[in-house]
Amino acid sequence: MTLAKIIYASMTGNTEEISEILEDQFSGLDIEVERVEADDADEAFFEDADICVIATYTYDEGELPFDLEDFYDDLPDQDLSGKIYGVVGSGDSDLYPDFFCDAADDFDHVFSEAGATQGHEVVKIENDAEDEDKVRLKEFVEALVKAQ
Ligand SMILES: Cc1cc2nc3c(=O)[nH]c(=O)nc-3n(C[C@H](O)[C@H](O)[C@H](O)COP(=O)(O)O)c2cc1C
Repeated sequence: MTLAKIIYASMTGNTEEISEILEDQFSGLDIEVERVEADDADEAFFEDADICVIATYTYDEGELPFDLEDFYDDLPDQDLSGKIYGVVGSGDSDLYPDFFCDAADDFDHVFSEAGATQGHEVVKIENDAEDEDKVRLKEFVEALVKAQ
């Protein structure tokens, strides 16, 4: 059975909610799914996953969340070949137009360095997910499942 694993970082709850939506959508497609907060993910977390997902906000003008920094640093040294990955970002393009969802783009780059295959382009969400974002997230999840 396909296993999707999701790591999320969230300070004020937007990205946590996005990760819950993703979890529900994978489950709705009968995909086994495991979702953990960044602090609970060790560097081997994705080892047994078929689909790897990071959901992250961006902080401090383009910076990664503090609790994802170690995972990010370790990711290029991992061998994720044969796995499908996708990244979802939450950010604020009004306040941070030059750094919108930069942390999500950063993860997109290191996933490919680890040899994983992108199942869908990065999905960027303005703060919390609205109904139209849920549609985009559904397309994202379906593409990741199909890409296997
Ligand atoms: C101090 C601060 C810095 C931020 N910097 C950025 C940024 O550089 N780029 C961006 O897209 N969003 C930035 N944001 C917006 C957050 O990423 C956005 O509100 C996000 O939804 C927060 O996610 P969370 O609720 O999961 O913590 C910043 C927010 C704060 C409070």
